[in-house]
Amino acid sequence: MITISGLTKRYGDVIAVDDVSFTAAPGRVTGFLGPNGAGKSTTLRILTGLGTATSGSTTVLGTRYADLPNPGLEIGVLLDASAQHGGRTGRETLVLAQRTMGLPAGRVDELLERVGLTRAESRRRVRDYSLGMRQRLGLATALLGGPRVLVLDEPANGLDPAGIRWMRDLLRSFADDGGTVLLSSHLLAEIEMIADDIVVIGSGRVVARGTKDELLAGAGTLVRADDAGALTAALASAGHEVVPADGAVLTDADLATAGRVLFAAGVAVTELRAADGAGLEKMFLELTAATARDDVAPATTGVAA
Ligand SMILES: Nc1ncnc2c1ncn2[C@@H]1O[C@H](COP(=O)(O)OP(=O)(O)OP(=O)(O)O)[C@@H](O)[C@H]1O
Repeated sequence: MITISGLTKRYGDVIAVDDVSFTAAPGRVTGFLGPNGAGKSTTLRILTGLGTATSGSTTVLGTRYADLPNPGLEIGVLLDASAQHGGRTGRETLVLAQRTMGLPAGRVDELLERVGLTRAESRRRVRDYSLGMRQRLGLATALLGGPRVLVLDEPANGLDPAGIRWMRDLLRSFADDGGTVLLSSHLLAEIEMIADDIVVIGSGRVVARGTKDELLAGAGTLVRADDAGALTAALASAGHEVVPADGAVLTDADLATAGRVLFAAGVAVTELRAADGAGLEKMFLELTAATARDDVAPATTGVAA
């Protein structure tokens, strides 16, 4: 279990993280989704003891990271795969981590196999690794201590589609064994593929959170009418979010609500259907772009994990 409570981080006048609260539950893969600069890395760095909060708190398995006696045994962390020492081989990297954690020898080969690095690859220097290989090595290091919690910042970066599928399967089995996974990404498609629960952050604030199914279902409704102005006005005045989409509009109202609102407003509708995955993508982009402009209030949909 990971808990983030009222977390705020300021850098001078910049509020990188603004009163962020959510939990990542055991047995679930929680995706932390937001555009560049949204505050994901800052949150994960504070969670893993690499930064300090201005206010609020974070815990791993109920304990502050700084108070964990041997953190690598509780929480596996991969924040920046390219930060690994280039002069060491992959194997040396793992052996060093194993010694630092005081683990018995023998786990290294097991982990290399688990992340799909061959013996020959493990003997090459990390500076000669592709980004995808570095991600695999970083994941091996994170898993070495047998932690029950994994925190990964953009772990799919550099992985090809087969690599992303491989990682999804690895994280799935980790969570199915009761582990907690929190991973960040700025790509909705990636999060959609891997996560059970999703927390969306924009401009330092949580703008949506819930299970993936809820958020997909909550992707809303696509509506088209000859009088697009009347359509938009009717939905907006009923308190619904309205986003233009190729001549139609996407709204966060569900199908029945949108139909009722538009019927009551006397708007002749020419198309009314549940928004598909592309709609969610569009809504994510609009939502985060709008948040970046600071002209919308943060909204919470779905349930807290
Ligand atoms: N050390 C720092 N000093 C000043 N501002 C910072 C610092 N670190 C981060 N920021 C700012 O805080 C905000 C959040 O940055 P953060 O790296 O957490 O975002 P992110 O969601 O991880 O983005 P990305 O997807 O690009 O990694 C940004 O506006 C960033 O410029």
